[in-house]
Amino acid sequence: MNYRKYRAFKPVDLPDRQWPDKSITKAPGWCSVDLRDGNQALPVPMSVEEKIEMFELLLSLGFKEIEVGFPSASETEFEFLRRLIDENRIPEDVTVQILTQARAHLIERSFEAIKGAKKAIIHFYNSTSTVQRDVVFNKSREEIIEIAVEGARLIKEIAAKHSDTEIRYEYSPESFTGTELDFAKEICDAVIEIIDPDEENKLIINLPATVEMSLPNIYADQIEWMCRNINRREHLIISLHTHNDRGTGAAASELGLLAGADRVEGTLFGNGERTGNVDIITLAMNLYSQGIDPELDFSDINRLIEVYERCTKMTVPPRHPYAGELVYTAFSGSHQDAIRKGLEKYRKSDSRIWDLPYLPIEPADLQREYEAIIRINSQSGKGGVAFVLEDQYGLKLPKAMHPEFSAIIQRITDERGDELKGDEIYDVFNKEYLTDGRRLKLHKYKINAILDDDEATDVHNAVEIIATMEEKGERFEMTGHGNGPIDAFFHALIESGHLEEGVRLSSYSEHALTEGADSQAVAYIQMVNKNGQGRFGVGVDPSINGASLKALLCALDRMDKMD
Ligand SMILES: CC(=O)SCCNC(=O)CCNC(=O)[C@H](O)C(C)(C)COP(=O)(O)OP(=O)(O)OC[C@H]1O[C@@H](n2cnc3c(N)ncnc32)[C@H](O)[C@@H]1OP(=O)(O)O
Ligand SMILES: CC(C)C(=O)C(=O)O
Repeated sequence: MNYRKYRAFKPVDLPDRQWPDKSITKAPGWCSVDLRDGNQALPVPMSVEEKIEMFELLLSLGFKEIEVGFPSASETEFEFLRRLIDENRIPEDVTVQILTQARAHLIERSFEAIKGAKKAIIHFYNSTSTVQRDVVFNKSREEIIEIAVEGARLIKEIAAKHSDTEIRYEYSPESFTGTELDFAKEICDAVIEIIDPDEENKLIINLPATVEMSLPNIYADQIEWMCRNINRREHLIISLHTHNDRGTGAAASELGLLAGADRVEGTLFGNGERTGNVDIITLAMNLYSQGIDPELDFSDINRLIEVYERCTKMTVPPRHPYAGELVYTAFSGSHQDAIRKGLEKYRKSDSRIWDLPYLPIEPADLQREYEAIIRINSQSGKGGVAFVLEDQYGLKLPKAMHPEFSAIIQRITDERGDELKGDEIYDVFNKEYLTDGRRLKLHKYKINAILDDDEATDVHNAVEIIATMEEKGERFEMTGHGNGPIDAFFHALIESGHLEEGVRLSSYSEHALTEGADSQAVAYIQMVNKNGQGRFGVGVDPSINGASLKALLCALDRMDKMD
């Protein structure tokens, strides 16, 4: 790879730069360029109907400025804008923006396209970079300024004949990032002089990273330099329009805002030329995650993805910030453990401040369900498996049981090399702990309370259990006493010779599985043999006693099968 043919971008001489000490405290003005920059980069540009659907989508997200196209470029673009106007589809508080080169016939056609619109931004541009001046235009600086000035004059002149439309202007020195700053200022100042903006009618000066050529801090320096040096800054709206050639379009826009810009142009999911425009969802959600109102609403992200993918025929990658299918999902054990603990704490806490490990925002804010957060494969740990069972099936496995069940799951995921879905995990749990087929079966049981003052027996504050059991097809009855039903059952098993010596009950927990009259209880019991090896058993039954006895038999069975 011949890196020697490339040159490093020259830094900006701005030793007293201010932007590194600034913070973003409010949303910028947003302008969607999905229907223009996004559309012009599609292999199959959107049809009029698709553009209408995208326009409606953008409105529903809250965009107040939407660049609807380059109406002088094609019939589709022209017809689309005419439909928006003629069918009264543009809300009062929304301004449509159109793009045109600073060329007379294109400007004239653009004005035909906006006829009848209540408000419009006429966005005109010409390329100003050293390379474009040299390669594309073969013109001097003065001649390039002349293109912009001529365009501005013509636009103002024609606009004067469109008194029905409230017109604002936007000028872009296209390829700004490759333009010498003094020349960018000179050409913008020349346009400013013609447009003559004031406090009420500000001119939008858009400073595009048409091609992202440098580190984002250099773009920030360029923006700060322009904000400090351009004429009549107070009558301007400084706008950013970044592309993502180096993969730092979002960073460049954010640093550009620190550097003094007021407005951002971008697209949904960063659609646009080459590597795309800056992704407005990322920028807005970055603000949101800092507790700043983004003034755009992405809460219905799944519908947004559906409409976007259908209209543009592009796909949203699974790792796309905030929106991708996998961005709230943890497969790895330590992440799952931290998320599970974080969620548990958050749900119990009175604080509504979101501060969870690995989840910068609450997935539910974008309608992402918790069940998708923790997914299980061979990289997952015990906490994740327990989370899935609790979250999807209400089974709160005791902590001491997590390693045992997770080892069973891990064996399967290792063998399969694939992900195990929630229902598959539950099937394994069911087969392992809840399916009948035990050595010892419980048919029925009776529990008798033994009163304190019962002189006839030697057992006080206790219960007696009489259970009908079955082993290898043979039924038998056993009786036992204890300080509770489980203890009594345990003793009945010992006394009837069904429990090996030295085995003890090591832990017990239970909870209701469902609520209401037909609720079920679940019990978890751990038994440990004389060598200290233990197994859990689980039982589910309408009664808590029934669940416990089943859990005990399940543990016993699993102890028998222990290798
Ligand atoms: C960075 C951006 O995304 S800018 C927006 C880009 N979007 C588009 O181009 C999509 C729509 N564009 C189009 O459909 C066409 O390019 C049109 C209709 C605008 C123009 O079409 P045409 O005039 O047929 O062809 P083309 O685009 O090749 O024009 C090139 C000519 O325009 C000149 N030109 C390019 N940009 C500008 C400008 N902003 N102002 C004045 N002249 C310009 C070029 O120097 C070239 O001139 P030449 O023919 O004398 O060498
Ligand atoms: C027209 C301009 C703003 C543009 O799309 C770009 O420079 O990328």
